[in-house]
Amino acid sequence: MTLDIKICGLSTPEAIRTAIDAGASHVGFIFFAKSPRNVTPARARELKIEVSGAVKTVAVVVDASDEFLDEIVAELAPDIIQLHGKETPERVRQVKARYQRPVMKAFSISEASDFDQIGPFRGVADRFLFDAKPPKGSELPGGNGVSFDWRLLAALDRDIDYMLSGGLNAANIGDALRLSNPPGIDISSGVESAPGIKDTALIEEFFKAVRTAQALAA
Ligand SMILES: O=C(O)c1ccccc1N[C@@H]1O[C@H](COP(=O)(O)O)[C@@H](O)[C@H]1O
Repeated sequence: MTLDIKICGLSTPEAIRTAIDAGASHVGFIFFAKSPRNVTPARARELKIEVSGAVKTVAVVVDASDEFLDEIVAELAPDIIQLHGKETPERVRQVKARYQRPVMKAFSISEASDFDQIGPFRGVADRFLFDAKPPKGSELPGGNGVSFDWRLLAALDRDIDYMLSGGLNAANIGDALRLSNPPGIDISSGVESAPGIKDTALIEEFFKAVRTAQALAA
């Protein structure tokens, strides 16, 4: 099985090129004003010029209005829309119908019972993203650099398609892959030198760690 690798919160051409050259399957843009990774729809359109080949673009939004999504879709034309707020199954249905694109719905996980949330979204969302619960006081629902216990994923039905995210980095990705064997992984702050500042050396180091872990598992 091919591992999908999404580098999220990209905001410079250099970081996008590095991520793609290193083997990213997905690149994510954050449209959330409180995030240090926030980009405008117009900026995302400029950055998309760097995206080549089969690499998919992902628009990450948090409880976004139709008006804002209209603008994002008009400018970026993302391949996937990631809903990272408190969107309901009905809202996921609306977004899919209005934009005719796959939706990845994010959930915060800290214990096994948190996976109960996904029930009403099965057959509605195209893919899930499992992230850690934000630390108390954080203004961000994601991008906090914190992990959850990856062993919890072992209990998931095998037909559930998801990306694992939350606090991944070059030092822990080997353990994360070994313990959960996810279909996809998603990383943001783990390849940054400061909040919102992607570090090309850390991106390359992350991919190297992924390839090392994959070789060990083969
Ligand atoms: O990264 C952000 O700032 C962000 C803001 C709002 C919603 C989601 C956001 N990021 C998502 O969270 C995951 C995990 O981030 P990290 O690796 O723990 O830093 C990230 O990959 C984004 O999909």
